[in-house]
Amino acid sequence: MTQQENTPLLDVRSVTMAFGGIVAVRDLSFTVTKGEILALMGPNGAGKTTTFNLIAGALLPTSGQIFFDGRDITQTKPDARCKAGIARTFQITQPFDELTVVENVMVATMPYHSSMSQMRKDARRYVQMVGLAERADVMAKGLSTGQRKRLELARAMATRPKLLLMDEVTGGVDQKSIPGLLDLVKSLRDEGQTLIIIEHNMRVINELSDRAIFMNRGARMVEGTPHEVAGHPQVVDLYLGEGGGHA
Ligand SMILES: Nc1ncnc2c1ncn2[C@@H]1O[C@H](COP(=O)(O)OP(=O)(O)OP(=O)(O)O)[C@@H](O)[C@H]1O
Repeated sequence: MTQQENTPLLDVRSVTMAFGGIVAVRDLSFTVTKGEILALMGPNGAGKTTTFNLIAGALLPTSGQIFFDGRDITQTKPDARCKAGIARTFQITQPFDELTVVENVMVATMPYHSSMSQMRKDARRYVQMVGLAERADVMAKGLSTGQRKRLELARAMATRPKLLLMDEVTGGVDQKSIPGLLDLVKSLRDEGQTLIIIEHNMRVINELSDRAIFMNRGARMVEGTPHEVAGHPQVVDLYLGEGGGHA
């Protein structure tokens, strides 16, 4: 392997994020290599969303460093991180409700094209990819939760990210839409997309991820294959303690 192949795409080094007295992320270190799918797991308040905010640049860490593609991005602004190749989806989707599905995706394709027609053509390709072709010209506010999740994925993908952060892609989605969303993420994986997913659903984690990190109280508690993590006594204890509802 060359030096470049050895370099992780993302390298989070001893990152801590404190909000006053609350330490949301505590001395967290992990790496993600190109093409890998990492799942972040953990009970409510474990620090998963804060970790996404730190990677995407919505928050600057109290201490520690974050490297992306070999560059120190610890102090880099969110839009520059997006340009560098980091995109994210949110647990609660945030499309522009008064724009159509295609127009929402066009916003993300803007940096790549000089004409509206090119933007529209490119956006339609992503809309089709996520299975929303029939809803392409509908206002975003008319979409179901599952369709909004698909739109959000299309918008994130259209920025052509090197790293895609996906917050609970199946969360709040009706049961019958879940297989389609999983297939979509699997097709991204098959194309070599590097992903970090926040997920509670163990079935989804097993099907999608190569590796999982279980966080608790801001720190990494267990790391391993999804199978190893799910079977770890501390993880079993915590989930059973929560009523086992997420497993
Ligand atoms: N802006 C903030 N100000 C103060 N405290 C915060 C802030 N953001 C997060 N926290 C706290 O940090 C801790 C970690 O929260 P975080 O949202 O990262 O957890 P999570 O693992 O994503 O939880 P969930 O599964 O419920 O989304 C929680 O105690 C939360 O209340």
